[in-house]
Amino acid sequence: MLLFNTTDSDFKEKFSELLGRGAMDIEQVSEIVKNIIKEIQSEGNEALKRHIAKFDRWEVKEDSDLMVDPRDMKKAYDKLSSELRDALHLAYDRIRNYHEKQMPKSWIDFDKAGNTLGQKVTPVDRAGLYIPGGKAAYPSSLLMNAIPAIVAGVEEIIVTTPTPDNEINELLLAAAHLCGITKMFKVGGASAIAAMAYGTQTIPKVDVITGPGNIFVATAKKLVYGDVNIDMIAGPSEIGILADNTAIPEYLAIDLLSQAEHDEMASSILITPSAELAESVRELVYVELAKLEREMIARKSIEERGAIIVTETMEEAVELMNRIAPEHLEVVTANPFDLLPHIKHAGAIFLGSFTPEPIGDYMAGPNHTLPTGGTAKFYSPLNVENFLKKSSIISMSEDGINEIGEACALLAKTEGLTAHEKSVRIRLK
Ligand SMILES: NC(=O)c1ccc[n+]([C@@H]2O[C@H](COP(=O)([O-])OP(=O)(O)OC[C@H]3O[C@@H](n4cnc5c(N)ncnc54)[C@H](O)[C@@H]3O)[C@@H](O)[C@H]2O)c1
Ligand SMILES: N[C@H](CO)Cc1c[nH]c[nH+]1
Ligand SMILES: [Zn+2]
Repeated sequence: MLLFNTTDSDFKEKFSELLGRGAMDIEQVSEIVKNIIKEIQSEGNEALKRHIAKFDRWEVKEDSDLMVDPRDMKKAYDKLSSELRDALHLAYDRIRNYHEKQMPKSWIDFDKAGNTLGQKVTPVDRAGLYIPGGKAAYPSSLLMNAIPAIVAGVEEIIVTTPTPDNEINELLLAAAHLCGITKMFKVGGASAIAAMAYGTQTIPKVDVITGPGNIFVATAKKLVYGDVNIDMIAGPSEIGILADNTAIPEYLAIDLLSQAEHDEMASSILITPSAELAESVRELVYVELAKLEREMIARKSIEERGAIIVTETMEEAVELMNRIAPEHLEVVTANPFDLLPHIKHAGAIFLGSFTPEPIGDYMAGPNHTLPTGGTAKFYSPLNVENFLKKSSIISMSEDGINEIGEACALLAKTEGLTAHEKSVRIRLK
């Protein structure tokens, strides 16, 4: 794990290398992903079957093998232990409550001239949720993607998820049942994204694709954007931590590892003005690493993408973190809320020593599908608006058009659009 200081003579180079990593990776996988998308577009299910055999190691004999039987979802739900069922319901309820607060309303205004102006909010007809499943299954991501779509009122929700060795996770099936999902397809990676973007014989084309995934998934979403809407680029997980010397190093070490264990390409960065804290966290990261079930993945991620930066001041630390714009940002300082006004870019901000990032992954309520690779500078967390669009409502009265019609016709005339001008003028008294 890299540990460096902002006063090092080569700090600028080291920091820009850290920032550039995600972008370089996306460049490299683009070619592979472009080919996968082309094959799905031209061959549909036949290409899907080849990709599943290659990446998920099982043979799709018939098109119907691609579909999960909803009865298996119910069976899995019925078999849950009461503890697990309660945990799933607690997460569902908390996520639902949070997302219900996000629902924008349609509105209509009437003015004195009798004009009506407004905005009508409508859900998309069909949403496609990508639920990752290559290295681990993500029932929590199913809740995080399905619930905002349900709250938004989407009529048809489809799910794609990879099933390595044709094995499907029981909790994922149970979560799907809880969310009322009936259309789930066993395909992952760029193939799943292309299938939902363009449609195949079995998988319907959708209006919006949401959901997180590895670099192949994130790159595919970027490439199909425009032919279909997407939520954001939600790629390999990231954690940034801003901490001062009041932080407990054991907490920070395990929090850094919480994201490293997702993916070899995950990134974990601590920035602190305390050199002492930096040293102890680095030591503890290696101690904890050796105890993890997914040690190999986490070790690669920490060694290749983990970093601890020691700054002169906390202001400098915040400034560097804003440049990184991490997916998750923990602020573990004496008064974390004091720093909040200075934090500009992060997918989700976790404040205080009792707010570990994983509480947001499963239970807190806000969405865990978040922008990565610096895209938190312009993307927001997944939310109900990703499943909605707005139409403007305009109705002019006769008095209303007479009041503003001349000005409108003048602008149209000046643009040289005489049919526009006449369309308005013809209605004026
Ligand atoms: N940003 C977020 O909001 C968020 C949330 C949850 C998870 N995640 C991330 O989701 C990811 C899950 O990754 P995963 O791999 O476990 O599952 P995944 O479902 O994202 O990817 C598995 C699929 O990747 C494809 N693939 C694998 N190797 C390939 C190759 N060499 N060439 C082409 N395609 C290939 C295959 O189709 C495979 O089915 C992790 O990176 C995790 O950090 C991000
Ligand atoms: N931390 C992930 C988002 O980067 C979400 C997740 C799901 N399960 C565990 N973690
Ligand atoms: Zn996580």
